[in-house]
Amino acid sequence: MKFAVIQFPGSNCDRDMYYAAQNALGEEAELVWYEGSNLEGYDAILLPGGFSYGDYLRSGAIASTTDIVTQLKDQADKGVPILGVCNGFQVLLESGLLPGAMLTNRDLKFMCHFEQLVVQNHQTLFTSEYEQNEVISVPIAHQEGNYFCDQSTLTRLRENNQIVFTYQNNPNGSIGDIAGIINERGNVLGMMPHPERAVESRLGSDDGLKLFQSILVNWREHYVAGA
Ligand SMILES: NC(=O)CC[C@H](N)C(=O)O
Repeated sequence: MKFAVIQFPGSNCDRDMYYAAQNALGEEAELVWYEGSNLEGYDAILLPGGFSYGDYLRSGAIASTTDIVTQLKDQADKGVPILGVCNGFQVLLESGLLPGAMLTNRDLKFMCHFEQLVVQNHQTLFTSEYEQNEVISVPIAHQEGNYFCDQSTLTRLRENNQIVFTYQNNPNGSIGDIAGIINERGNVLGMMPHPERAVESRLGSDDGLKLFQSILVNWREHYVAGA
């Protein structure tokens, strides 16, 4: 399996994401600079955390206007698995690949600590290795992590089972305690917590590894089996 890890100016979790795929999961990963690159031929695409374009305008806003995100939309339409973590999630929201928006944290402070998450939907290609309602420990590190959407969108997210992770103790004011959502097709996941920073117990938790393992298991089932 070959992962693309997209790098924007200001990304700072690209190496963590690369390590998670290449070293912790043991699959092939490539760092893909946002300019002059082609996203064809990758089996999954990872949008890492960080401060793309310095978070100017809004976190993820400027990155969402780049050509690589136009290509990302094409790959999403083809059903390629796409994971956006923290700044990556913000890019997915700003690009319209996921519904809703990020507001500044309720307490107006950057927060960086482990949070307990509840796996609300273990029937996705990103969460099939987890148990339903499993509680996992994954770090957060953000200023604009307060997920917001209007009531009709929230209703739709709930009805479609698109809420994948919630916070057990909501740290930032996110509506519905939402920590991660998936698109209706089920191939684009955005989440504020950092699973790539929890792939080995020496990091404080290895609960994030099962997310990458889920992507691999589903790729093997749906792509290799169908070859
Ligand atoms: N760790 C991150 O990706 C941070 C995202 C964004 N810069 C924020 O502070 O909200």
